[in-house]
Amino acid sequence: MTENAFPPLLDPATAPFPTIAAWMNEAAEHELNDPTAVALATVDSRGRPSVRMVLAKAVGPDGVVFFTNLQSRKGTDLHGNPNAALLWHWKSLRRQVRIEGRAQKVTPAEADRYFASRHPESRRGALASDQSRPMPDREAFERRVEELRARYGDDDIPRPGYWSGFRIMPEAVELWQDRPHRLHDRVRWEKTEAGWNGTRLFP
Ligand SMILES: Cc1cc2nc3c(=O)[nH]c(=O)nc-3n(C[C@H](O)[C@H](O)[C@H](O)COP(=O)(O)O)c2cc1C
Ligand SMILES: Cc1ncc(COP(=O)(O)O)c(C=O)c1O
Repeated sequence: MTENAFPPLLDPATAPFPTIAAWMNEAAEHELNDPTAVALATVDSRGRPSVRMVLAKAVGPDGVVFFTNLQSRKGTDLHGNPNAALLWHWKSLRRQVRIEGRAQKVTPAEADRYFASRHPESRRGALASDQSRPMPDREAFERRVEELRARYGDDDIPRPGYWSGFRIMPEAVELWQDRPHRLHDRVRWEKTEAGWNGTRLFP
């Protein structure tokens, strides 16, 4: 029971991101689907929380990046209140990572670059979907995708201005590793001017 699951606790310059990167690599090998999938919690202008999954496209001390429709609930929440919380849970590894921080929109150039890397049908879908607003029927949505297929070649589907990304800038991070009989390892780091300050927490 003495093994330290978090050796980088001792390095305030980089902790806890090397461990997160290693866990992400293990998740990529072990998880059945979408190892980067993360629950994103936001709050609206009345302080009401909501949570949904997104795919993290980058994870590091410089931020956690995901892409979405800015007019969706998460988009309007983050526009009004940039505070966000993220949670990964890898069941196959019995690990949890929590990150809290503030959201910034990615630059148009970054959104363009990522948009261009997506499958053409996913790009058409982003144009066709009024994400999170009522859809009269599935056929209307599919008709829009069909029209876009006729209108644009695969290489010139434009990124709509309402589709972009956010970068959550980490201010607090917690790693949780399962240990037998709920005697888990938990460490929470807070970002300070001197670096990442880690504290062990009771499980
Ligand atoms: C595994 C998984 C990954 C998802 N990734 C994204 C994503 O990266 N971006 C996105 O806009 N929606 C993604 N979704 C859909 C969202 O969970 C959600 O249904 C949608 O974005 C609308 O959320 P909102 O109304 O809270 O904004 C994903 C769903 C799942 C289950
Ligand atoms: C609506 C929506 N947008 C974006 C994504 C992110 O996936 P990708 O950009 O890899 O297609 C997802 C993934 O499920 C999604 O459902």
